[in-house]
Amino acid sequence: MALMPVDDALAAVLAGAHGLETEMVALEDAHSRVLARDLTALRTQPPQPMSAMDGYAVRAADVAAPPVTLRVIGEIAAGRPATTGIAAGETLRIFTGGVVPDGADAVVIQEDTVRDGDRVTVNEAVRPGRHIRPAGIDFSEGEVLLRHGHRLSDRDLALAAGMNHPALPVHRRPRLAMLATGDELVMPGATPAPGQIVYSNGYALRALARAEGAEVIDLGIAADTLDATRAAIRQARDLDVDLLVTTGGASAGDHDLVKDALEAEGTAIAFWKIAMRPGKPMMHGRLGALRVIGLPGNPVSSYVCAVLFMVPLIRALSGRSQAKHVPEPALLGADIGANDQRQDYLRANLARDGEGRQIATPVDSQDSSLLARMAAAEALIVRPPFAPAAQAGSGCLILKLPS
Ligand SMILES: Nc1nc2c(c(=O)[nH]1)N[C@H]1C(S)=C(S)[C@@H](COP(=O)(O)OP(=O)(O)OC[C@H]3O[C@@H](n4cnc5c(N)ncnc54)[C@H](O)[C@@H]3O)O[C@H]1N2
Ligand code: MOO
Repeated sequence: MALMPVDDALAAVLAGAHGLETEMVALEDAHSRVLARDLTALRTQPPQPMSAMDGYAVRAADVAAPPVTLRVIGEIAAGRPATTGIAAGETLRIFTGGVVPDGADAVVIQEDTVRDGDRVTVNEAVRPGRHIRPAGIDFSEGEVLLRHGHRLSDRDLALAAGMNHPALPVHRRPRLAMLATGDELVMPGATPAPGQIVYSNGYALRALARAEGAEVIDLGIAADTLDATRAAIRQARDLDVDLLVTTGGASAGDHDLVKDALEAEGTAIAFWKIAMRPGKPMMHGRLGALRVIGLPGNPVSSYVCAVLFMVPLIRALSGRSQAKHVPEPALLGADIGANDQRQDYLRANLARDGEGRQIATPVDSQDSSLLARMAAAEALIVRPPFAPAAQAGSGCLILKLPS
């Protein structure tokens, strides 16, 4: 099979991937969930004109030539509107959040007044509208303020509450099973025998998937046999998850069994091998309704492929309107050589130059096994196939990595 261009591979991974079923969740539990419908304000905010300050509700015309003494005819606290309005020469004591009474068109702050019993002397003029928040200045009933496909931020929850929604319609979280392969892997904390290494990939991948909103089930490490790999794939299928992500066993060696095992279980492989570095041996397919992403085993390759393919797929299944990454412009911090036929994703550090422009400098080694360089990197510089050599200071595109 020929190497597939990255964009074609992403299109294959995202084909038919849409937001999963809609469920209602309490507002308290809706952070980071994705709205399944447009959200309309159920009320107008503020519902009536309200005072922005503690002071006196006045007719601006009455206090145009201060000092002016007015008669205080009552008091308005937040939540307790006045039963009467004010006439010429009158005022109502008002507090922040109090409903502005009929007849008043401004609020004088208390610092500009002197109170004496039921009289108050106003020492500063105010223009009409001063310190009054008009009804609907925030939003009006019927207004769509949050859109379908939007991932809810902390501020969005406050807005939805203000719109008077106690619960929100969101897409179900994608369910993802993760399977590692490799007889050489031992768990962190164990003492590796000669030739063994510590399992690391899954920790980054599961955290990444969860941060994007997936529910993750860890299927552990399958032994490097066809039977064990097939059994683990069946387990994922029977768990009724939306997505199976495997790591390792993706390339061409005698112990790389993932593709054979997937096919033996009936998976239709959409592609195997992409024109990218790192991550060439990545594969993708479908086992019935189950989507499968087969990541390479090298830690950097698995992570970069997960960022580029697993993340957009989780976003699409979560119903997010923006599933694909949008690269940002930056300037190169070092000279880089010409690229070959594989789209390159160089691990890079970010800095700002004196004019505030973003500078991306590749880390000193791009080997796809290097965990320390990957952890230190803040972005990927995207180098298209056959890009010519480029000098420090020239433009490039980057994808920021999660912090
Ligand atoms: N003849 C060829 N050899 C290789 C090719 C090729 O095209 N032809 N591709 C190379 C590329 S590129 C990559 S990337 C790797 C991918 O290999 P696999 O997906 O088969 O992965 P493994 O062989 O299982 O492991 C590679 C490497 O990564 C370590 N590993 C695996 N899983 C984990 C884990 N969960 N945590 C930490 N480290 C892990 C594993 O021990 C190996 O060192 O293939 C090249 N070879
Ligand atoms: O693609 Mo592999 O990821 O070059 O090491």
